[in-house]
Amino acid sequence: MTALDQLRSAMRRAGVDALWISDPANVRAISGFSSGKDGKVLVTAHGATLYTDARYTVQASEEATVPQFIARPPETYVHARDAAGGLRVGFEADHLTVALLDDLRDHWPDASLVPVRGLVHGLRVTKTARELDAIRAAQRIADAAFAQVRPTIRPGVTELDVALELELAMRRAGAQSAFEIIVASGPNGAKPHGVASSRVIGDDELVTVDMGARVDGYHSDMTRTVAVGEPSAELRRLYRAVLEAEQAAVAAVRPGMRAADLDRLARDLLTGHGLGEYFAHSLGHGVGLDVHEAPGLRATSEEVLEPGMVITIEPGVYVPGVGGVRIEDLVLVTETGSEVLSLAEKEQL
Ligand SMILES: CSCC[C@H](N)C(=O)N1CCC[C@H]1C(=O)N[C@@H](C)C(=O)O
Repeated sequence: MTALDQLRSAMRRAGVDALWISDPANVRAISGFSSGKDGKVLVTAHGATLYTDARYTVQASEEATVPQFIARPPETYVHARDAAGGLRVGFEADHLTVALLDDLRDHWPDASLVPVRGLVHGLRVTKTARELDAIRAAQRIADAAFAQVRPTIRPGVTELDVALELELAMRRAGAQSAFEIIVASGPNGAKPHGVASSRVIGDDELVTVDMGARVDGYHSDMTRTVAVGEPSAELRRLYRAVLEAEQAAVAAVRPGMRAADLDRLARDLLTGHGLGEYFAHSLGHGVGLDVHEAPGLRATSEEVLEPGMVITIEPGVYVPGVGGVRIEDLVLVTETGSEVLSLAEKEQL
């Protein structure tokens, strides 16, 4: 069954006759068009059209697997009215802005617009062989960049120096950076999303590096915390506790496992070390066309792991004024358990 066939089944279950796709990663997933932020797709029971503008005429004709209509709004909406008129048309409630919904209402007065969630995301949650190849390639590039740059992480260099070298290494290898690289040294380690700053890395510190590559639109995501000099006994205690939680959660990954239980396992271990209150985010998330996608590995998640999902396992502790530790692996859920895709070395402290 093609992705479009699967989507149409999901549309029927959701009670809509057509779907207006505006989330860039979903546009790409359904049409193949790689500049999803400048595209929309209308899917009906018998057709699908990619809408984009004249900057992309050639690119869209090369990439898209569905017919294209090249125009800008409002011409786009006028064209789509022929297919959408009189139908129950789903729109992506977690993406379409209120202003753009108003535009659709104005141009399709006889369509009934229905908010839907997760229809395309549901198709993206397990990866095809082709998608896995791209994610593996992205992770290989990130692993190699980390191995190349790790020796340069030492006192006197700035966080930005490290981030720049990592980005350069990934670009040279043919990938892009998956997101703004996090290099958080010393007390900055207490900021889970602390992007690289001009702070100079000092002696006896921990440095958290969270990085990923993007290949053919697919992301990787990995974190290593490294020691510079001889970090204090307390910092090493934090490190060992996070490593224990990370390794235990990775070892527990298998199909049928509830995402919420995996989060609980890591959280309970950290709580046992008196560090539960410092674990300030979820255990992990799915990775694919978006860095953060389903399944969410958090306490409130209803999701259950399935073969073909690619997830992160990334416990961390963040102690204000002291610093922090995060260790993250990229993990494929297999038929029998899991395969760790991120192979960059971890410190033993
Ligand atoms: C800017 S993309 C960040 C990538 C990173 N590996 C990551 O996913 N992080 C860093 C710390 C927490 C975690 C995150 O953002 N988790 C989200 C899903 C959450 O809401 O917990």
